[in-house]
Amino acid sequence: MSFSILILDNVDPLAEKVFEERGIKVTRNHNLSGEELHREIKKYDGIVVRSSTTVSPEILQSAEKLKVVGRAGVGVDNIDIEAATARGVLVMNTPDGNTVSTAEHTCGMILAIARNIPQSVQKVKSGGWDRKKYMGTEVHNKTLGIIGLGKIGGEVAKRMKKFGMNIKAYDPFASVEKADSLNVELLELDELLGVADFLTVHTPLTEKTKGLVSMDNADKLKKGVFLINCARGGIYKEEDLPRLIDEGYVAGVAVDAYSTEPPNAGLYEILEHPNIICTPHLGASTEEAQEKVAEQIAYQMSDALEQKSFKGSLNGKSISLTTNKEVQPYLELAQRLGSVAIQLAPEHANEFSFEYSGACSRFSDVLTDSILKGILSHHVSEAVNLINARHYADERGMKIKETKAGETKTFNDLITIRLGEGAEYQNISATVFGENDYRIVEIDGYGIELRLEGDIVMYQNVDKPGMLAGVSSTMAEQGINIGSLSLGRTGKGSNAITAISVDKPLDEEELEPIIGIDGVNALKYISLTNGK
Ligand SMILES: NC(=O)C1=CN([C@@H]2O[C@H](COP(=O)(O)OP(=O)(O)OC[C@H]3O[C@@H](n4cnc5c(N)ncnc54)[C@H](O)[C@@H]3O)[C@@H](O)[C@H]2O)C=CC1
Ligand SMILES: O=C(O)C(=O)COP(=O)(O)O
Repeated sequence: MSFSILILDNVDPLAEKVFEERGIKVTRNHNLSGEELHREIKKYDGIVVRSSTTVSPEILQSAEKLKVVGRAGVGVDNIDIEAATARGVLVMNTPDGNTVSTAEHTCGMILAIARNIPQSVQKVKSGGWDRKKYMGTEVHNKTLGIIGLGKIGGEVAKRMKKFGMNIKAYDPFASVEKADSLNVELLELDELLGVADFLTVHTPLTEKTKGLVSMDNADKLKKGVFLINCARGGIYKEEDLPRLIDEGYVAGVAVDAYSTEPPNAGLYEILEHPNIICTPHLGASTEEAQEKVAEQIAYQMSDALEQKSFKGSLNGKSISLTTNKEVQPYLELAQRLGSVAIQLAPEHANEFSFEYSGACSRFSDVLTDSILKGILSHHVSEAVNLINARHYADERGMKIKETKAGETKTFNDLITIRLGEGAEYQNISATVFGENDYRIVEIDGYGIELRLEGDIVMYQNVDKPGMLAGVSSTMAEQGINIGSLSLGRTGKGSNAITAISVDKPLDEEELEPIIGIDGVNALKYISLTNGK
């Protein structure tokens, strides 16, 4: 069967070469408008993009023959993976082809902002000369704070260490082994903000990383810090950057990625600030990185079209499983339980055991993928799915133990996640009633019955009169409505676990008074509304 591919954006010609060698017909068109793309996409089995083309649900609607979308790069925020999955279209990326280039660009930006290089170049080129104004600062002996110690963050750490910087990082999901091997100290976010002379971000843009630094937490920053963003626009709140500088919190900002690309008029105005330096999303723009990602994506897409391998695919297995009615409820149960487990686990937890009892143990392999998907979706840049979950778990050095138990006495099926000794909650079991009623049924030997959905507050308490009244009145005072609650205890007057589902997401300020109630311990807030 012969396939046809459309290459969009400025993808290196090596991609064409590989496709043609594989007997695949290639058309290249850099600058298609949205409307033209709507018309054109119908003709192709595959498209290759970088970050400039948005592969929206509407575009996918008109893609009658499309089988695969290839991203020659890492971030797939311009591709609607859910819509692609729903249409049975495979999405693949090249996770490490541009890591080194982006790390090098980041290091360049750190040095450029420390020494005012872009501003002083501009001055001299326009016929000026001012050595006093462009006095800089050494990076040697300064602290570099890295938020997101993944592939790029790790490479930046190695390089800036050689410049004599002390490297510290915040990444709740990085293993201590990885940090140790890079000679990087892991800190809490606020601790890092308080010590970093230079702060660089290397995370995806998620609900948790959006606006990670803004006027709201400016007083937590070490005065005169330099901010660098070569990841995604919006991790530092763009609108606040000029004020952060003008009020003395921040000395300068270096930016490569923007919330809107190219920037809109408001954003261009912000970038005019003399202490902000900027490049037009150039992190991955080197010959080497572009050759690597073009070649990798062309091989991967050719293999996928020929059904040989699905390396780099972000949604493949889930497509085939969406049609299997028997596995479906367990997959959802496993994913939700994984999401709960990671929210109950201590930071840097890296060892988990999964136990399957009853009928669901037949599907333990794919259920482990699904639990991992629930766990990893909170932390990983690329979209995690059933195909790539284990790959990411391995990459992060996660230790997974999987056991199958026989029948259970009380439930037809049971999935238990064990978080191990150090955790405040160690064993969490869940089952599915009917087709889609997912429930936690036991925590640490306490019988609990709680729907796995929405927003949940869980705590341990002394079993004495008035505890629940104290918590519910504190919630009521803050306008927090209780949807349902479940109390688990082993006997009268013993310790108890209380799980309360509330009608809206809660923030730290709302949780604080509940944590302060005498007798409430180990309070955890679990949200299954995002990234479940
Ligand atoms: N400027 C450019 O041209 C390029 C930008 N990028 C962007 O750089 C970013 C990082 O890419 P990689 O290092 O390849 O990804 P990665 O997945 O290897 O690393 C991301 C790291 O962020 C951590 N993380 C996730 N949520 C976090 C949070 N809330 N707080 C702290 N850490 C958190 C993860 O645990 C992980 O270690 C991505 O957003 C990617 O799209 C990537 C390539 C080129
Ligand atoms: O790979 C990524 O995530 C990037 O941000 C690089 O984007 P680009 O391919 O240069 O448009």
